[in-house]
Amino acid sequence: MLNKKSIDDIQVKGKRVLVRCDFNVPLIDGKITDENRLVAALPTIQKLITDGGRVILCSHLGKPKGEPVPELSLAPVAVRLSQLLDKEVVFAADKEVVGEEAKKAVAAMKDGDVVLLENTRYRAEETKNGEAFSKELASLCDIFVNDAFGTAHRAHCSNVGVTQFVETAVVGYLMQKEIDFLGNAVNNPERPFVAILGGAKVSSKISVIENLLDKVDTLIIGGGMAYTFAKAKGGSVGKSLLEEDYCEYARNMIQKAKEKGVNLLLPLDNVIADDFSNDANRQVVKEGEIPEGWEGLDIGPLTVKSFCDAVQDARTVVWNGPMGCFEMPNFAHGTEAVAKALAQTEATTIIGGGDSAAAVNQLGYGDKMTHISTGGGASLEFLEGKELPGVAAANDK
Ligand SMILES: Nc1ncnc2c1ncn2[C@@H]1O[C@H](COP(=O)(O)OP(=O)(O)O)[C@@H](O)[C@H]1O
Ligand SMILES: O=C(OP(=O)(O)O)[C@H](O)COP(=O)(O)O
Repeated sequence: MLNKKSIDDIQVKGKRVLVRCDFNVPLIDGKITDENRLVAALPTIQKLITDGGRVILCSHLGKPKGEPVPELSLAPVAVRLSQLLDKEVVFAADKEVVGEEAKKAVAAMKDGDVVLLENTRYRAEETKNGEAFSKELASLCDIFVNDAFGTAHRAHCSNVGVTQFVETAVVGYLMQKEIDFLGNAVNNPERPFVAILGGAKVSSKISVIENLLDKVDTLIIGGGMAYTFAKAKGGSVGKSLLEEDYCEYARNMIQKAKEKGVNLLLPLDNVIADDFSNDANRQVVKEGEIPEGWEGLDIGPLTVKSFCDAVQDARTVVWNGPMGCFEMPNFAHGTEAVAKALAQTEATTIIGGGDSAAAVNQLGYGDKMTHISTGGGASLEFLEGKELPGVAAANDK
């Protein structure tokens, strides 16, 4: 059980409550393509409304790098949240995030009202956990609630720094549920325990591998993660996603897997394209044989079979990161095949990550999974036993 105070341990009536959510949702042309993270945040928000709190929501969206990037505004999230809550969510469209417009919106709040601040990463200090912005956020509230499990592995102003300047800092229901579920599922997992890694955030996730090798029976690596391994094995990867600096690490992990008797499965073949586009020319080539000017955008048929066979008899599967660029139909087959294979197993299946959850939901397998975590990197770091800064910063029970 999580040994942190939660919203059940505090009184919020008449209080300004700043709630850090993870509304980092996939957007295409300003449209939210998966609202798993919005829906997951509702229980906490509804509880605070019912208890008469003045609910000030904040989140990041994408990586605007300290600039007010219009395409990464949280405006569409405010509209959708109003619909989901069936209640007006006032959007403080303030490029300073906590500028005059935001302060005015908060000052006008009555008990049970909801305001959403603009993308916290419009401010450069956010990702640096700077004191000034942390203090600005804290100045808006009497109580801080962290319900952003998906961002809990980050130490930023809006989930860690802010707690230095607010006496009461507790966790919300989503944070509690994720930690309790993931903790139970992997502290003593039914075996065989299989982990599947993919996606595009290679550098921030590849370091998880070492710790997972101490926990799993099989580790499957696909998606953008795999090309660093192919290169490390001396293969050619063309212009595929690659973290050259991690090739040595990848070689060490291949060796470590052998020493630990972990079954490490890497792609045998890839669907490659001559352009990052659904209409690009494409072909299937063996692993490590990607010509210059081409890039791997999905796992190939031999790999699909290898990966799906490997999950057949699993009893616990954790999956973070799509197997390919599933947003493009011509490169969605690998992700779809793995999602279908998981849906057909008897295993405890845990899907982690914004895009992984989106892929599984869009492919229609969402309700077949045991748990769809709202955190990719966060669930991986939790699974490898790391303390999540966003959780550690909350008040102990
Ligand atoms: N081979 C690949 N090349 C480039 N991008 C890829 C590849 N495979 C998957 N991706 C991209 O990975 C992204 C998701 O990665 P990530 O954010 O790590 O997943 P999650 O949000 O589930 O943690 C998707 O947008 C997908 O298009
Ligand atoms: O989407 C997220 O992480 P994930 O892709 O690992 O699930 C979180 O919202 C954190 O976002 P970040 O990786 O831009 O810090």
